[in-house]
Amino acid sequence: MIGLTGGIASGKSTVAAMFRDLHIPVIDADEIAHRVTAINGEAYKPIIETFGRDILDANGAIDRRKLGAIVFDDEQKRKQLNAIVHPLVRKHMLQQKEQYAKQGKKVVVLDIPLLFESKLEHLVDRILVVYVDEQTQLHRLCERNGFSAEEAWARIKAQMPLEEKRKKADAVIDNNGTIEETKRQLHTCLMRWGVLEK
Ligand SMILES: CC(C)(COP(=O)(O)OP(=O)(O)OC[C@H]1O[C@@H](n2cnc3c(N)ncnc32)[C@H](O)[C@@H]1O)[C@@H](O)C(=O)NCCC(=O)NCCS
Ligand SMILES: Nc1ncnc2c1ncn2[C@@H]1O[C@H](COP(=O)(O)OP(=O)(O)OP(=O)(O)O)[C@@H](O)[C@H]1O
Repeated sequence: MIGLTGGIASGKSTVAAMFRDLHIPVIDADEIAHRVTAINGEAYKPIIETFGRDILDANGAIDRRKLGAIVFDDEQKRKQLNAIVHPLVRKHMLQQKEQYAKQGKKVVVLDIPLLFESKLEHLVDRILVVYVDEQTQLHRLCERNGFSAEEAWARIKAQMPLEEKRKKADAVIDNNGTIEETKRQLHTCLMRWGVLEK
């Protein structure tokens, strides 16, 4: 199990796509979190019970921007949301892991932004951190999500600093450069780990 982590908008999904191109399966914690918070998802009702119906959009779905504005501005509220969503994410991640094991997959990637924050290091054998400097992170996050600098900072500050995460990694991919440079670093790392042949 390779734990793929980093900060918000540091490039985890970009690297996850490179793993998929190599036919290495990826379990995506964000995708599971989106699924369980959708209408009829397991976390939908508990979230409304905790945060009220004001966080819903006209279709009755959770308005992610509204809920984001609440939880990234208030650590207590974020902890309440985490307490609802994270156990469900963990359950589904482990189920997917079991399925891949049954299929005989030798290498599986767990793409999980909060691997260190949630103390889930024990779930994986190697940890790969996708690193960018804060200015690049801020810029890419604002561009991708249409956030103001203030909205982007609130999200970056809700996570362990990337400088700390890179120190805890078994390998670091510096994603400040081009996608091609990132791909080269990934392939070098996977050859070193014996996942790819030279
Ligand atoms: C607050 C929500 C609705 C905002 O939705 P939004 O579409 O804007 O963001 P999305 O879910 O796509 O997450 C984007 C990134 O934000 C960061 N992030 C999300 N939740 C958190 C959190 N609780 N703490 C710190 N960072 C977080 C992650 O880096 C993630 O990759 C949503 O992030 C959420 O439900 N969060 C709680 C679940 C969670 O922790 N998910 C991430 C890891 S499983
Ligand atoms: N090397 C790169 N050069 C230019 N843009 C990049 C590079 N890597 C990623 N990006 C862009 O930066 C943004 C963030 O990348 P990505 O979505 O892969 O990050 P992420 O870590 O998965 O984010 P999140 O934590 O929010 O899920 C995306 O818009 C992506 O296209």
